[in-house]
Amino acid sequence: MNDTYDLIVIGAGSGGVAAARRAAAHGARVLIAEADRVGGTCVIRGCVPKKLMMYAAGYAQLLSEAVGFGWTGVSGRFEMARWADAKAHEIDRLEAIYRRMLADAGVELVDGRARLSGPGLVEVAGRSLRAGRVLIATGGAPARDALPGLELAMSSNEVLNLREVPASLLVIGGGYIAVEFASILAGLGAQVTLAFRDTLPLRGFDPDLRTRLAQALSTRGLTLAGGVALSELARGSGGGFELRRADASVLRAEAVLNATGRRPNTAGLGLAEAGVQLDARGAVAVDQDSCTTAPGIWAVGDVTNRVNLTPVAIAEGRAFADSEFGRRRVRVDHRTVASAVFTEPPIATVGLTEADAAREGPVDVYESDFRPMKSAFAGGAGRSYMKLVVDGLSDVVLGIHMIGTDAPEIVQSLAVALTCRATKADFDRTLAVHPTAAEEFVLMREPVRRHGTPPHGPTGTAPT
Ligand SMILES: Cc1cc2nc3c(=O)[nH]c(=O)nc-3n(C[C@H](O)[C@H](O)[C@H](O)COP(=O)(O)OP(=O)(O)OC[C@H]3O[C@@H](n4cnc5c(N)ncnc54)[C@H](O)[C@@H]3O)c2cc1C
Ligand SMILES: NC(=O)c1ccc[n+]([C@@H]2O[C@H](COP(=O)([O-])OP(=O)(O)OC[C@H]3O[C@@H](n4cnc5c(N)ncnc54)[C@H](O)[C@@H]3O)[C@@H](O)[C@H]2O)c1
Repeated sequence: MNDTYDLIVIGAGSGGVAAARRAAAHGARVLIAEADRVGGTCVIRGCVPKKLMMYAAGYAQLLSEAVGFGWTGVSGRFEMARWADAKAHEIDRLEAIYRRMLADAGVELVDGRARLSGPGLVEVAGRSLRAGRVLIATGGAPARDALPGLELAMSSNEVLNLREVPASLLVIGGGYIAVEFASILAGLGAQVTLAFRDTLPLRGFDPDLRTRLAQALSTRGLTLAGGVALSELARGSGGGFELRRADASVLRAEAVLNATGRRPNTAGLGLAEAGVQLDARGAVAVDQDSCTTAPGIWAVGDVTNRVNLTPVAIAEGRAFADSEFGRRRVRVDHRTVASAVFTEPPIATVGLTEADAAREGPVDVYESDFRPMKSAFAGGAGRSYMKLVVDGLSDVVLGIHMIGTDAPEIVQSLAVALTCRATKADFDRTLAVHPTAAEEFVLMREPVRRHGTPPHGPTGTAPT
């Protein structure tokens, strides 16, 4: 067997698979090594099973709303083991598709843990391979070192394999994974406590979204235990777990989820010996073209800890492959990446927050806060909130933020407008689709706030 390749990719997750297929499409001879299941975090233990669990949880609200719409006899009991079996079947199906896509692209797949053994040299499954280029796409894994005792807790990996809903769940952390699973497990019937250090969950998101999410989760019956540093997790004397906090308070639950962040998978890869340096946070250090500090070695996705999202890993993988094998230099713009948080209600956002935009120059802010027709009719408390952050000088829309039903779907579409540098005037001359929630984004007439003053002074009204 000829063990020399144009490209060896280590890790068959979102970034690695995208890079391997694109490089092969450009005619490269490509091998990809995977230590676990093909598809990586997103498909096997991340976005996909999480979203399937979110859909399951969403039926609780739909069933209760149905009553408000005149349905009778609507009831049910969630059997998590049935969901778990169906989810396992779906993940098997998706993994098989990923394997087939690699084979169809002509990429050789090796099941095994790979390591670098010298410049352009990779060892995997007892083979010593040589490559013109090596791509590290090994992703990340749950961090367990934020406080003592976290090794006792489940991570997102184990939560996604639960076969029963715990009666009570303590979620440690206030980021994406913490709020999503807190929201989902509460929807499935668990009594959820969310313990985090900051005063609000989701640091980095627009404060108007963070406040409304906290309110909505509290209204749904979750306990938000924020604003206190966390000291230690321990087993409770009568079973379950105890989370001790810096103010000497103790939070208790039957089950506990550690959602205190993720760490890049860099151990055992032979990186130091190969001259690949890590940054201060333990991620593979790369430049804008995903080049590491070692010639001939690139890295993409979560292992580089830039923006840890699937579409970003895919874009970085394809940009690398196009640049190195397609003779077309492509770079990923990490500044305006859209993202969603799949809570109930969900959040979605693209572009600058109001505060970040205001630091750069004059800004007009438009808002809409309303009870959506569906939830209002059914007697629900749900509200939707939308915000446009607009450049006070050029009228270009800089940020789009929403919390409310369908926010991820709505903001995905509007992200195209933001990418095209649409102005507020473009939004204003777009006719509404009625009746929808999304139409509010083209019906905001007057700014609710202005930051800074444009050179000619405030105009008073928004362009029509
Ligand atoms: C619970 C959860 C929910 C998420 N939800 C979303 C979401 O809704 N939307 C979103 O955009 N992002 C989401 N993410 C983030 C997303 O999953 C990651 O950003 C994405 O998977 C990163 O892709 P990657 O290719 O960098 O790494 P990964 O997908 O993690 O792939 C890395 C692969 O490398 C393999 N590997 C590691 N070391 C070796 C080795 N030495 N040899 C061979 N193989 C190796 C691993 O087994 C793995 O398969 C979520 C993450 C989690 C944990
Ligand atoms: N919907 C999505 O797109 C989605 C969903 C899940 C994950 N992700 C990606 O995965 C990444 C990882 O998610 P995550 O939630 O694990 O990480 P995160 O960085 O978003 O959140 C980690 C949380 O843990 C807290 N924390 C850390 N150390 C702590 C300590 N000592 N005491 C108390 N709290 C502590 C942080 O304050 C933060 O709230 C995300 O940043 C995101 O990029 C995306």
